[in-house]
Amino acid sequence: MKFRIRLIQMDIAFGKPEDNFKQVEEKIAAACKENCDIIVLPELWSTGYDLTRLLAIADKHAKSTISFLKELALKHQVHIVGGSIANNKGNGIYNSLIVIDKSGEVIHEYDKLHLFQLMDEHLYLKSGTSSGLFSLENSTFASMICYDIRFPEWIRAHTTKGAEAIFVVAEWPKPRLAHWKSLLIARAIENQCYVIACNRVGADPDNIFAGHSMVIDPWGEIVAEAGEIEEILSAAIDLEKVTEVRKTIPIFADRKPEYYQ
Ligand SMILES: O=C(O)CCC(=O)C(=O)O
Repeated sequence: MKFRIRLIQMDIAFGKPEDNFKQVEEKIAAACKENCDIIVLPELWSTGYDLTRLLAIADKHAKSTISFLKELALKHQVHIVGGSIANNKGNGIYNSLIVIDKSGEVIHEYDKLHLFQLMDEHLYLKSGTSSGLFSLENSTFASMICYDIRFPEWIRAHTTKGAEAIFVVAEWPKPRLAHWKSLLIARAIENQCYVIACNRVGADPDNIFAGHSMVIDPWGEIVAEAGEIEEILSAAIDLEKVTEVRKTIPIFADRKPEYYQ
């Protein structure tokens, strides 16, 4: 199965959901000028890390985000890996990734599991309990949010259940750009899967962000990589390549999980 993918590497207006909705609408329209199957947005694209104001600006039960992305998915006939948003579920605010297919259905929701203490996430957000696994056009994918890529066992829990490509949405800071690249490439090689990683650019009051959104193939080769300014990154993936690499070096058959605990 082949997919044409566009990653929306964007700056985010700090704490201004309306401005960000507007720019996402324009950027998705621009990305869809040429045929594409899947759009990917970055982490917390509607609010940024305006954590102290989240109670006021988080989307209640993701309702506005879902109706906004649904409309765009239908209009452009495209699947949307809707980055993540601050989602007020009543019992707390979650960092939720939502996937909407081109018929406008919400097919997946994943709440970030690992909260990043260095950026105070644990003080304002609740940790999720859901799986990142989802199915789209009969293919199996996984969704991850930013810090999650530092937990290889979490990603492995998804590739052992069949994930052939992993979507990573992020607000990864520039001082750790080298970690971003190395971790993404390592996750692709060790899981023999595509890694499709969409980061933001620009700055907020506390951080400068790295950009360098990337698509990496199951052999660990970089298929496409963005720079450090706003960009719509295009890449094509072919899941047949996952099958080939997994046949060449059959790590899933060779695992000895009984010794790993
Ligand atoms: O792990 C890192 O260095 C960055 C993680 C991060 O920025 C996040 O999870 O939002």
